[in-house]
Amino acid sequence: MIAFRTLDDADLAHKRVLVRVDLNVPMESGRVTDDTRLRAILPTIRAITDQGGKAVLLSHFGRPKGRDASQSLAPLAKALEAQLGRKVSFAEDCVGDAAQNAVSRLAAGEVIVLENTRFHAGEEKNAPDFVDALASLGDIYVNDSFSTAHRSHASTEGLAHKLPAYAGRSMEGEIEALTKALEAPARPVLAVVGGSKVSTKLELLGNLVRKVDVLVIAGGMANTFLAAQGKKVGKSLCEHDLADTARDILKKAEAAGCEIVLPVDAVLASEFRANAPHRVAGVDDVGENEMMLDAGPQTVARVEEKLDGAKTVVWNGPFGAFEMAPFDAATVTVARYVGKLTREGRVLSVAGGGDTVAALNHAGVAEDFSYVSTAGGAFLEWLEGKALPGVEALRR
Ligand SMILES: Nc1ncnc2c1ncn2[C@@H]1O[C@H](COP(=O)(O)OP(=O)(O)O)[C@@H](O)[C@H]1O
Ligand SMILES: O=C(OP(=O)(O)O)[C@H](O)COP(=O)(O)O
Repeated sequence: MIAFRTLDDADLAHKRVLVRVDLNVPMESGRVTDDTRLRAILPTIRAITDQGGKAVLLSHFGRPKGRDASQSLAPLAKALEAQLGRKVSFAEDCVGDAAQNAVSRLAAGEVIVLENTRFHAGEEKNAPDFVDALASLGDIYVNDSFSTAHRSHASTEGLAHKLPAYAGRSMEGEIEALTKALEAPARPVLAVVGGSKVSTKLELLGNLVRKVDVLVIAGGMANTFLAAQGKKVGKSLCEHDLADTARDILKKAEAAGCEIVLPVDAVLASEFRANAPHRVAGVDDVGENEMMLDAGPQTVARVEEKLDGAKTVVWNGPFGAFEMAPFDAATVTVARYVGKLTREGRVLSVAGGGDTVAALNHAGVAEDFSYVSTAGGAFLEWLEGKALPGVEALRR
């Protein structure tokens, strides 16, 4: 039983409902390339507008340092309008006069997106004055963003202590589905952790190795481990400062009996662009100017062999820069393999993360997975057994 209030407990009519959503979706040249997170929040927005509430949507986008027009939520308000099939207005700030005026003009049943919360330093600091400024725009608070529940920010955590707080439909659904799928997973459990958010996801691997039997470290994440083992990684995405943390994780894995699988080969290029000239080489043979932009075929074969022995597969973070051909090959091949194992009833598979879901859709296999979560980092922290601040703050 989930111990928090949901929309079913809220009186929404004529209320200004501050809703934390996750509009941090994959985009290219101003266009949304994967709309999974937009579709996920439609039931909550409709529940509010159907009951005559005013939906005031809060979200971050990217990791801006201050106001940055390239990380505006304005295009997302348009994209959401198309999904929702009704007008979605936009305010050029999430606090202050621009926000106050725009919210005060809203009629019952209307929807507005406020500008990127991370344009203000108070968001990530969870600063009390910024929380108060946001809270003044709403009568009640709904958190419908499981994918940011691991962040203790003003819009994800602080507001829940200021206003009557409720879980949105997507938040409820995510926790229920993940609990059902992974509360008592069939073993062996294999986790794949890849992608590019190395600094924010690396540390949690130390706990994850106690929960899973095999950990495949992939994508940009793997490069930090390879460098920590003394390999030359050239210009690859790598957090050299985290070498000690990476070595510590390898030790913890050994102590916990968790098998670590690292890449043995990679697709290398000197330019970060689609169809850049590339070559396949072992991870000991990376040139000074080269980047590992995808896992190589030997690594993929090794991962498939490990997948054959697994009963449960959890996955966050692609194997390579999958947005650019041909560096999508490993991610697509492994995604299709997990999809096939799932269809055949050989594994239960759960994948999550903004870009991971985009990658599964790109591979055409999202439907084949047992469950696809909107969340990446939050999903991994949940799996690690950590209390998520955004969820904890909602508890009755
Ligand atoms: N070897 C690599 N070099 C550079 N970028 C990579 C590499 N592998 C994966 N990526 C990038 O990682 C990003 C996704 O990582 P992340 O944000 O952690 O995943 P998610 O959004 O699913 O949680 C993608 O944009 C992809 O291009
Ligand atoms: O995209 C997100 O997470 P994900 O990359 O783990 O899927 C969330 O919007 C959180 O973003 P953040 O990691 O910048 O706090």
